Amino acid sequence: MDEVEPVSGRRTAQARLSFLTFDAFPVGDVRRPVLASWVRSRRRNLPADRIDLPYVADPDLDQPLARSATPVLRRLREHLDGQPISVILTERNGLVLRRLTADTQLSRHLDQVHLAPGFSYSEQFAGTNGIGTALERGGPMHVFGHEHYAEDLEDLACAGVPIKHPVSGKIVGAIDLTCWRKDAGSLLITLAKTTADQIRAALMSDSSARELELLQEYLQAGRRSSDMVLAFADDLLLMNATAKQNLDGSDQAAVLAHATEMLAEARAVALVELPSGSRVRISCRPVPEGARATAAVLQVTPQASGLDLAVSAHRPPPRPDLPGIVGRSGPWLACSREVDNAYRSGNWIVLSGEAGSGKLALARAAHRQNSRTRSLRVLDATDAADDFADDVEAELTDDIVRSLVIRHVERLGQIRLDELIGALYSSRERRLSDPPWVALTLTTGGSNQPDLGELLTLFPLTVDVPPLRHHIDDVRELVPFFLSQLSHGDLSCSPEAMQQLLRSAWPGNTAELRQVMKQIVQHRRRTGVIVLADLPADHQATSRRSLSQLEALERDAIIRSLLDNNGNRSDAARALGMSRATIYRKIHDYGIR
Ligand SMILES: Nc1ncnc2c1ncn2[C@@H]1O[C@H](COP(=O)(O)OP(=O)(O)OP(=O)(O)O)[C@@H](O)[C@H]1O
Repeated sequence: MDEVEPVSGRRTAQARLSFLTFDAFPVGDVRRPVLASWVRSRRRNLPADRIDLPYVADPDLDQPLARSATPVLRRLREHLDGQPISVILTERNGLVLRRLTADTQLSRHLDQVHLAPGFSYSEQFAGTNGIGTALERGGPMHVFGHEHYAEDLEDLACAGVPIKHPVSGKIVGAIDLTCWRKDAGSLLITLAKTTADQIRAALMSDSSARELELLQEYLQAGRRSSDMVLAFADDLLLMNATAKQNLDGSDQAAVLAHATEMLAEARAVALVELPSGSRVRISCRPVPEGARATAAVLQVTPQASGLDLAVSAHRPPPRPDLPGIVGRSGPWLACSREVDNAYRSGNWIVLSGEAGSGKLALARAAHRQNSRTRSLRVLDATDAADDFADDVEAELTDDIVRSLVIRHVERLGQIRLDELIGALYSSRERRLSDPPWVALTLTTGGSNQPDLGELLTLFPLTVDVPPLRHHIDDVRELVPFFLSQLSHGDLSCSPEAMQQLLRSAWPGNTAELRQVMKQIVQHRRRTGVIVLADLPADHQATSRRSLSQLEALERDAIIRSLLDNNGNRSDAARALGMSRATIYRKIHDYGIR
């Protein structure tokens, strides 16, 4: 939709005026994403006749995005060679980090409208604009002349594209190209997209190098000491077996919270008491040394007597956070807390993850935890009929409904998706005083991944539900939980069978585990102890050892890189910063086919 050529400037100018004075205007005179953004800007009570933006004096340029993007931006400016186009890099909150302009007249104008380093062009401050609106929608956006909400921007055209981190997939910033309205053309957005891709590639190679350094430091620290050793970066957490055995989810979270503070304050050592009651000494070494690092290697040493930790291993397990949900591993607890917090604060969310990973189960549990008297409804977008949006609206305007889950939104075609957006907007307006909670589930990994850009403007938070192999320890709790559901508590699992279940990769996730338990109960054994021979053949066959969390992450990174590089092993190895020999060995070790 954002690719569509803008309607004539005169008609858009007239429509904007009518919109601001609450008069009617022909709907076709404004592109839909622009209109949606005007509505948001008006709801935020932004002034249309002036620009009033927050300012920070020294935006942080010593951060991965700015470092990786700078050479790309310089090259682009050289290519633009004196043309009146400005290249702008922002953080994910719209704060302008860099602006490169070769034209003095344009530069002067951008200073006047504060499109300069230190100012935030987030939509919540600047109204409809290429940077803020692209970030708000999570996709490319160009905004021409009178489509801007603030009249000071009417002489400009901006093409903004969010930059997604190549590993985490999260938006880390935006690139924007701005020129005079009269010079604008559709190539602007193409160039912005190419630049965003180049920055992404630069982030990838820089972050592979950084992560490799972290991994080396972590392995060295582990070799030197028998203590608990952890390493963390933005989206990465590594820990040795001692840390895994001795720190439960809450203690891990506490250690990481302390370490983040220590990094920020450049403190090397801290003595802290963990939620379990254990007292530990944390020593924190930033990687790379000395810089304003966001990654570090931690060594955690028990204080007082070693008994503290032995005792903590036997204390009662922490209460599961949500009813009907089991699993106490760090990634699972963090995710279920995020869902629960979103419910409590009324934020609509997208639950994104592989098939069967527990997205619906989490949404149901958050509802059960927080609403005892009112209903939860679940609609499935699979084979949505013509009246799907009507069904959504009917549920949302029914007072008894407190929560609605719409499953499998990835299966909606563009038309149904547009109708759904309309239904969500209109029902939200109609229940302003008592808004229901809405969660979408998005199953990743299939071939059909639609552009949900505009839908996501209604859902400020996306929670990534981890695949089971990333919280494999939870199998120990899930198995007895499913067995008690399915066999009424008369069946348990032998240690050998459990070891085997812990070794499986579970491509179908928790749903597959439940299905395997169901098969056993129905066809093998209703009471007694499950032994190896009771497991289905494909879960008996593997002779591989169980993978640690780090190994599972590494295996997934290799698979992703192979897919991204059409199966070419040399390219996949290069993208990961590995040698060819290493990737061949790992492909063999992990049994990747
Ligand atoms: N942590 C958990 N504790 C207990 N049961 C779980 C847990 N996670 C998932 N389940 C169960 O596993 C099964 C699959 O979960 P669910 O239906 O929520 O997956 P999903 O991610 O929504 O799947 P899909 O992507 O196929 O829609 C369900 O029976 C659910 O109750």
